[in-house]
Amino acid sequence: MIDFKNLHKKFGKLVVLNGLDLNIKEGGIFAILGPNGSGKTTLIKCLLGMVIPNEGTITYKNKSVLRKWDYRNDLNYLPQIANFPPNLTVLELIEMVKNLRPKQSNEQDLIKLFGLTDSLHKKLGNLSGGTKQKVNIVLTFMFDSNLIILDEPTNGLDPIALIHLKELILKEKAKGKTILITTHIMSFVDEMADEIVFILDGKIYFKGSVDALKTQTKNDNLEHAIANLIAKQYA
Ligand SMILES: Nc1ncnc2c1ncn2[C@@H]1O[C@H](COP(=O)(O)OP(=O)(O)OP(=O)(O)O)[C@@H](O)[C@H]1O
Repeated sequence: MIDFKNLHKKFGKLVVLNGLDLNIKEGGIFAILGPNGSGKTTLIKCLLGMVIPNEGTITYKNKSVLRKWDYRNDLNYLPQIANFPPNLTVLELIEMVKNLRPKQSNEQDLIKLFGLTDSLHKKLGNLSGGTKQKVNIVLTFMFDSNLIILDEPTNGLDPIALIHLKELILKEKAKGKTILITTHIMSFVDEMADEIVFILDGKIYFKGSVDALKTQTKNDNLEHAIANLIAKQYA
């Protein structure tokens, strides 16, 4: 479904992606992991067309995405840091996004699910971090798309919201959607991911199931299995 080939991205002298190859098949939950600054967000932004790679190709459903925009109608994206206009209310933002996207939206159930009814008329600049993240989630899931990209979706969420988020993701997976998630929360990965994609030194260092990683590293604890993977590389 998504194919990255020989992807290179530098920011000045900093090499972030260095000939990265990755194929993501349709359907399931893929956790994009790697140390801070390893290029997870950069990879996602290349797929979104928000960062242009120096070299390499990216195809989505067998069509190149580079400098094309149509494919974006088929995806929902939750950014790591949502820079919402502080003077708009939650409702005004939802209405604005609905006006911008020519797609059927289903925000009412999500607003209820995340307990946002009482916050609809509050200005975004006055919301707590966790409440902003709930708004971010509503904006992401209110459209029906085949590809869902979540950059650190659990940021600031309380346990109840986290349970709702997990249920939401699993519901989308059950519909056959493809879900890419970056996170540093290993318990979340252990519980949710069908496959781990681990980025190190600008390349894919490991791709496989959570169980395969645990077997390969001979470690049943995912946090330790990942640490073991990195330690081996730098040994
Ligand atoms: N627009 C940019 N200009 C310059 N450097 C950038 C830019 N975007 C990212 N970088 C750098 O590229 C590297 C990779 O950043 P990226 O955000 O992709 O990492 P990440 O794996 O998502 O990190 P984290 O786990 O901390 O979120 C970092 O060193 C970052 O500072």
